[in-house]
Amino acid sequence: MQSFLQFNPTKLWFGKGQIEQLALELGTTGKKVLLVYGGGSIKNNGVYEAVKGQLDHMQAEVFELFGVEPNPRLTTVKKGISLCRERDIDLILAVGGGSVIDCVKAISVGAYYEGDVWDIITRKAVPVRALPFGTVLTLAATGSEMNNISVITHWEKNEKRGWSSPLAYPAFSILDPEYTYSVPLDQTVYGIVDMMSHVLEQYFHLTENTPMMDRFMESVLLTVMEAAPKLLEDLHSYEHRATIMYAGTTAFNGLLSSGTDGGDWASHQIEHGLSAVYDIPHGGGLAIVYPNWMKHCAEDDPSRMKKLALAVFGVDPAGKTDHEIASEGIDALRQFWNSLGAPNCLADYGIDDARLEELIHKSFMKDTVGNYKMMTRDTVRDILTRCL
Ligand SMILES: NC(=O)c1ccc[n+]([C@@H]2O[C@H](COP(=O)([O-])OP(=O)(O)OC[C@H]3O[C@@H](n4cnc5c(N)ncnc54)[C@H](O)[C@@H]3O)[C@@H](O)[C@H]2O)c1
Repeated sequence: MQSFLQFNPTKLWFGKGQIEQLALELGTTGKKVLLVYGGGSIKNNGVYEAVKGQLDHMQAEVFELFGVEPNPRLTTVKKGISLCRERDIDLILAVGGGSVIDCVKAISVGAYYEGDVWDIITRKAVPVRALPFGTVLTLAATGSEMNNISVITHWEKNEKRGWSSPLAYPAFSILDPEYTYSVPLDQTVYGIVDMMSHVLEQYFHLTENTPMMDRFMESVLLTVMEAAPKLLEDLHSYEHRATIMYAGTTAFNGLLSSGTDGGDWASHQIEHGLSAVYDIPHGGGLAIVYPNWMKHCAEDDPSRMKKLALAVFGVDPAGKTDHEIASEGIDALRQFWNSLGAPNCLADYGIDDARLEELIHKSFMKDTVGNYKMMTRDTVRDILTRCL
């Protein structure tokens, strides 16, 4: 195990009716709040009224930025920055899924940055000050509600870039599982794939002697795999929405990578290239890329895939080679995702190899891709070709 600092400043309010804590989090009356949300689902499921009720109770002066895109765009971030400056905003409130939260993170640091906020997103500039922000989560998937990461798309350049900063943790996040009842089946599935992928990215690390972390991760995967099919049978089950919601947060709030090298993350970079070019849902892209990344890596060294196959997928090792055990585990992961309705290959999105070289190029937005296995353009080409 490596030495580590465990630090997460986000205050998490979890459970039914926790929206009442919003007034407490606002602290003083009369604050100027920028309320940020997406396509308007919060206006149909009662979340908007609940949030507005709290803001009105605290006599907040509310300004709105709505229409944040899934895969949020730089242009929307810039609109938010202008609003914060023009209106002298005290606090930003993100109400939505990962896209809205990520957008707010970029607005929060961009509001105090003199230059182009894309400099921060592309890691050319380091933010030194940020507007405080909180979140009301409406979709279980990314963990953005309790981490300091944000992913923003520059649509004109077809670039989707992840960035992070110690300033980008939400001050508070309110998680009411009932707020996720209205998430449609397909988005629920994408969220489940996304949170499982986050665990897997961290599972494939190179650090020795990490039994606590490995079992934490196996536990999150087993819990999600137990709850997910039941949830899909009943999208209004509080019990299963709650389990999945907390799993999504735990999957990517720093806990699982404590003491490890942080894991691999090549599949995420490859997927960011895919959704930057084709604007497909992040979870859908991961369902296609992840098993193919695993198959590719298992050819060199199947040890970690074998461990996963035995601990999580219950593969019977009798009479099998390590490669066979690993391969059965990877097939079981793919089958599990497909059984939920996640896509299997790029053809499911009508994507062929016409822009393959561009996708490879877009995967290398950072200097290095991967850690468990360092990727080259040829290895990414092999993985993407398997995805077709
Ligand atoms: N910051 C991170 O740590 C992190 C991690 C992984 C992915 N991401 C990024 O987050 C984005 C994806 O976020 P996401 O998966 O949370 O999805 P999302 O926020 O893009 O939302 C997906 C869709 O669901 C709708 N929706 C949200 N809540 C709803 C509700 N309660 N009822 C009905 N519809 C609802 C949204 O309007 C949207 O159309 C991608 O850009 C991805 O790259 C960020």
